[in-house]
Amino acid sequence: GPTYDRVMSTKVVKAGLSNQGIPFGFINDKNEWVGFDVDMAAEIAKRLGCKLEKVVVNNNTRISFVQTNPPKVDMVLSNMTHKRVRDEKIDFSITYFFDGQKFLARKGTVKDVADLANMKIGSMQGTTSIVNAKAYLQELGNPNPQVTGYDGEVAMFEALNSGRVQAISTDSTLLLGYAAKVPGKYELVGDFISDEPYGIGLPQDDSAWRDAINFTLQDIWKDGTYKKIYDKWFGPDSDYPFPLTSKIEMWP
Ligand SMILES: NC(=O)CC[C@H](N)C(=O)O
Repeated sequence: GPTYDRVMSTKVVKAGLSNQGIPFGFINDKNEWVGFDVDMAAEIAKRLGCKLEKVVVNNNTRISFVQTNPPKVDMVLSNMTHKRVRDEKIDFSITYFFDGQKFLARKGTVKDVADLANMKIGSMQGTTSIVNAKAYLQELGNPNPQVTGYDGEVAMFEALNSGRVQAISTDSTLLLGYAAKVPGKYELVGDFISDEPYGIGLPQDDSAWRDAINFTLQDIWKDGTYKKIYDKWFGPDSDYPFPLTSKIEMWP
């Protein structure tokens, strides 16, 4: 298809990446754009023999940037869950990361998960978190839960920090990434409320391109590179105190 042909002839691959998803794509203290998704994108580009061009996407643009004709980016790695509704608009690679959603609150403020039902909750527009959090709080017994959808991770975390909401919900890794900025202040509450398998977003109907990405992901997995990148961001020596949330054994 056209994306495969263009990437292979120009030797440039454009990747849509988040700049506020800690630790997937974010700006670190040294003002560098880093993260698990950034490393994965760089590794894929290298193996395709291409130069990587990084483009910022947010939760509201990450799908449209691969949907336009021609696409603004050739692949999107932005902690994006592979959902059927999204797959109607774009294609996805095989799953390259597994997470699930939880709630994050100030330490000691949620004694019982049921307390969440009547709290002000923050989530994000353009993500699965807004839908999942509402559904979960309804299950807990509040037919009209107060869930606000913020513009992105920074705005959502700021709402929690300033006390405008009492808890926030999204993928557990993102919650822990932000919580790590203020050690000891916040904690995850309750169990996973959803499954969030991440896929790389790709332009629709370009099977040569999708195959190239899928086989490259398998190669990255098979030779141990995936484990190295994974450990750098999520392992015991990383800057983030992650419990193993990702089902790293997902591929044989
Ligand atoms: N920032 C996010 O999008 C996290 C939520 C979830 N992974 C999603 O794709 O919607």
